[in-house]
Amino acid sequence: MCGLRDEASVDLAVRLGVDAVGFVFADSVRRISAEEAAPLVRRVTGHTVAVGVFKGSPVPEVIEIAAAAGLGTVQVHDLTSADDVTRLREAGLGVIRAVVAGDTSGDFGADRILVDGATAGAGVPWDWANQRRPDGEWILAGGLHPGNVRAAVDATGAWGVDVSSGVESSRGVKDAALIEQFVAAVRTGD
Ligand SMILES: O=C(O)c1ccccc1NCC(=O)[C@H](O)[C@H](O)COP(=O)(O)O
Repeated sequence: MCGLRDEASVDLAVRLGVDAVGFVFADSVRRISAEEAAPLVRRVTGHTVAVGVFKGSPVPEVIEIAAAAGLGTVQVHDLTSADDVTRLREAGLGVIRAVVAGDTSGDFGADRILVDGATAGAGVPWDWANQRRPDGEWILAGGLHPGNVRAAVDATGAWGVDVSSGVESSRGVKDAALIEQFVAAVRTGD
């Protein structure tokens, strides 16, 4: 679950046992600073992992912000090489490589690959059923919401899902009821 910026949403996601919550450090309506993220990251406990989300930051800046916010995992939308992944790993970070649907360049050795729509965080789905998808365990993102997530998983066989816009009442504002509905929809049929 991506783009969290308030305590109540973080606490709810943790209580519901979502696998990961994302804090956006890229240019976005959801952007927060490392200083704002740090106390939220400290609320992430148990099974849930806190993830820093980056686009447009050079690798040293990703490492610096992750350290300042207390993050152990990063999701990066513009990694250009396996060498970038190695540098992040050497800094002790778990790495999710985010790619746009149709990109066949692979995971660059990252821990996971996330396949997103053309514009991250825009709430626009891609052609899940017909577009080429990665092998192995991958994460589906882009335009998911409580009403389509189960069908999307069934159509693609995705290992995991990520959502931002689909659990918001208005752009950048998370909605508790939608978060609960999304998690329930994902778990239906598990
Ligand atoms: O959420 C953003 O605004 C964002 C901006 C720049 C880079 C990444 C961003 N979000 C990354 C995510 O993982 C989103 O959850 C993913 O793109 C899906 O978003 P949505 O289609 O809104 O569910």
